Amino acid sequence: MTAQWEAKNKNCLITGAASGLGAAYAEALLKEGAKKVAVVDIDENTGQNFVAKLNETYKNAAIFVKCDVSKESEIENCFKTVVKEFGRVDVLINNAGIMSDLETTWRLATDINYQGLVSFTLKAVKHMRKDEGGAGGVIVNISSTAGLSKVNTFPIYCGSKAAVRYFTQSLAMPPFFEDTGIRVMALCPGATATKLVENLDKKVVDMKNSKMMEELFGNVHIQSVESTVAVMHKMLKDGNNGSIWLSNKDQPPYELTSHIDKFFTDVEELVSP
Ligand SMILES: NC(=O)C1=CN([C@@H]2O[C@H](COP(=O)(O)OP(=O)(O)OC[C@H]3O[C@@H](n4cnc5c(N)ncnc54)[C@H](O)[C@@H]3O)[C@@H](O)[C@H]2O)C=CC1
Ligand SMILES: CCCCCC(=O)/C=C/[C@H]1C=CC(=O)[C@@H]1CCCCCCC(=O)O
Repeated sequence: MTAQWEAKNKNCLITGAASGLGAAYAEALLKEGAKKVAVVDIDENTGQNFVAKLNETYKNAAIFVKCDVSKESEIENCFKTVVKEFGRVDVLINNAGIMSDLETTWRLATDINYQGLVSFTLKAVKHMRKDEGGAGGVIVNISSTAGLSKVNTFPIYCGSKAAVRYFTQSLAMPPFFEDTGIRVMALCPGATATKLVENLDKKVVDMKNSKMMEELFGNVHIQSVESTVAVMHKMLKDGNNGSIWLSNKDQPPYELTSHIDKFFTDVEELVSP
């Protein structure tokens, strides 16, 4: 069903793609033959420079669209712009995300990590769905190992990433793929070497206790960006609708779907009406 998927000739939209993991997904897709990539980000300067660099190698294949994914009106304009420029969007990677569990920023962080992702997903589903004249497609939502674990110092980030995973699996339930021809999947990276993992002590709830901070962040394996790009490549190529993938500690792609489905089966027995 999905074995033939390839990046060649695909039009892609990636949020938070001016830098970090999003930029690496953009470059990898172009390298694999994607036709167009829309680099969507709040950071115009970095985004424009990155797109100029991409276009030196991949002639006019990249465009930059400024968008704050916490703002509905900007998402609407952005999606319309990309559809107008490309004609069709085949791949959406909902990657924009921040970790900021502070009293003053948690609401914004939740808007970026979850609400913005939901909004882009709904627009892409409407655009891509085969039963309403679309061409089908792939949507990858970026969760985290934080969406699979309990961490008391960044509970809001964990909650937003778990919400991404639940949203993705719920949306994907049959007959979603049969109706739409869209695969919607989630990727859960562990700590990866980007700006996001810098100064983590300033992004979490209460790290006054330096011993606790040392215990939490002291011996963490920070994996390479390339390891996560490899998992993205694998799931785009072979991942089934509704599948959940782990990219952790520089290990090869690992599919988590059966583990999570087991949890669902156990709990659903208790909660079913
Ligand atoms: N680096 C890590 O250890 C992990 C990262 N992730 C997730 O991967 C995704 C990418 O993270 P990184 O590349 O590591 O982060 P990063 O901080 O290096 O890059 C994030 C990008 O998102 C953009 N961005 C921030 N707020 C935005 C907004 N309101 N609207 C549009 N763009 C915005 C930034 O300008 C930046 O280009 C995030 O969703 C993050 O939660 C998940 C697990 C681990
Ligand atoms: C227990 C906290 C370890 C913190 C590790 C770190 O450096 C931060 C990584 C996070 C930054 C963005 C993410 O999405 C990463 C998720 C870390 C989740 C940690 C889950 C730990 C566990 O397996 O219990």
